[in-house]
Amino acid sequence: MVEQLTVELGERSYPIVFFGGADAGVFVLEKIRQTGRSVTALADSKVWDLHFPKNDDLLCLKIEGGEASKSITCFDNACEFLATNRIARDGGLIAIGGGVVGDLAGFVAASYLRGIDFYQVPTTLLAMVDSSVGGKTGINIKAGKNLVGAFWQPQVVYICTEFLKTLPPEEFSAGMAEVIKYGMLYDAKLFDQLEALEHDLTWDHPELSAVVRRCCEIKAEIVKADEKETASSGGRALLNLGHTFAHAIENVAGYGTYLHGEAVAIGLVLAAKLSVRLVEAGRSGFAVSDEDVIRCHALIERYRLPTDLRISLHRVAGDLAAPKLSIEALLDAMRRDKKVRSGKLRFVAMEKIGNAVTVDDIPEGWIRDIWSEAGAE
Ligand SMILES: NC(=O)c1ccc[n+]([C@@H]2O[C@H](COP(=O)([O-])OP(=O)(O)OC[C@H]3O[C@@H](n4cnc5c(N)ncnc54)[C@H](O)[C@@H]3O)[C@@H](O)[C@H]2O)c1
Ligand SMILES: O=C(O)C(=O)C[C@@H](O)[C@H](O)[C@H](O)COP(=O)(O)O
Ligand SMILES: [Zn+2]
Repeated sequence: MVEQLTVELGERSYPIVFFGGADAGVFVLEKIRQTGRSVTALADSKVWDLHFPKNDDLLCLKIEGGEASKSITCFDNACEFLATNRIARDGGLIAIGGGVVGDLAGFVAASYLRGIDFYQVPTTLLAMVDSSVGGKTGINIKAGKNLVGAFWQPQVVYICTEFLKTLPPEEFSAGMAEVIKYGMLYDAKLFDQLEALEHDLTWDHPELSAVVRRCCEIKAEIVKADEKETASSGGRALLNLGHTFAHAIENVAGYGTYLHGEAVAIGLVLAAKLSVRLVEAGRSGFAVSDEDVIRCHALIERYRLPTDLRISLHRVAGDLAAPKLSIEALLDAMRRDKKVRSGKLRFVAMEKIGNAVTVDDIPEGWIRDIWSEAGAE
């Protein structure tokens, strides 16, 4: 079974190919080789060992999954690897793994020889529904998440949910945070559908493929309208719902302390609370109720994701407490967010479930209160 969806971006348009069946690794390499191009891979080492044939002679640099690999050191190693192996401008780079390898490989592809073609083969739920689509690539620096990178669209995205069979449950949950995000910011029907499921989504749930596809459709629609996030309001920045909070958490707690999806889960709850404050302040258009916040909270909790900073991470066994984060440090990290304009923080808030907007004029006191309620000190 092979289905396709196009990300419409003029001459940078590309297909997202959805395919099923076992041996996803073999299928995808075969498909890319059929293009006749010489290809090299940057692959998550775990995924390579689990899903790709041992005897394949594809030139491949293996990278550890996890946030620490979205670094200047890994970027440097990957560029040296391509140069040492004399990869030329007509060579293609395949990113095989989760969002970490995808973001890193995409940035390497955008930079090496001033740009070579690349292919996305996402193997986490998060990468399938979000990071492999839309062309945001990059790495983290000490000062902030994703502060260095480029917009560089892939040639093709190959999605097979069969890869998810081996994904640890906490990583599946992390991907669900971005799935829930789409419901909250764009698609109330998707949100209702997720709430109404009798059984939680898992890699082999009969509705998973349709949900993944719907998320890709939403992302493709938003990216088509505002590829490089330059709209003066709304636009691609809406995909950042919860992320002004999430990126600050990731940066201040230390990259990898919270999974990106876990930080997004907390960020979504905080963004919902911010939306209620806008209603209470009488801002026109805002109609989110306490009941809506409870619904978002419940859906996030259902996937065993954290909803505030005090809640121990579900992947941490035992009773290791969540780290204490300082409000000043969090605010400082927020001030380096890429959405800042003329020194002012820009947030994404919900007018109602399924409809988000950008807001620029949020009193700092509100954000301090929200951090404090979430357990920051
Ligand atoms: N570019 C974008 O638009 C965009 C969107 C969302 C998130 N992101 C970025 O994505 C990153 C997070 O990506 P992620 O959550 O996929 O993390 P990840 O790439 O670190 O993968 C998570 C873990 O799962 C393992 N793994 C991957 N696939 C597996 C499989 N099929 N079976 C078993 N194990 C597997 C990895 O080794 C790793 O340990 C963050 O850096 C975030 O900023 C980017
Ligand atoms: O694709 C986008 O645009 C997003 O905002 C998707 C986010 O889920 C993702 O985490 C992205 O990497 C955040 O981008 P950034 O520009 O805020 O670093
Ligand atoms: Zn994200």
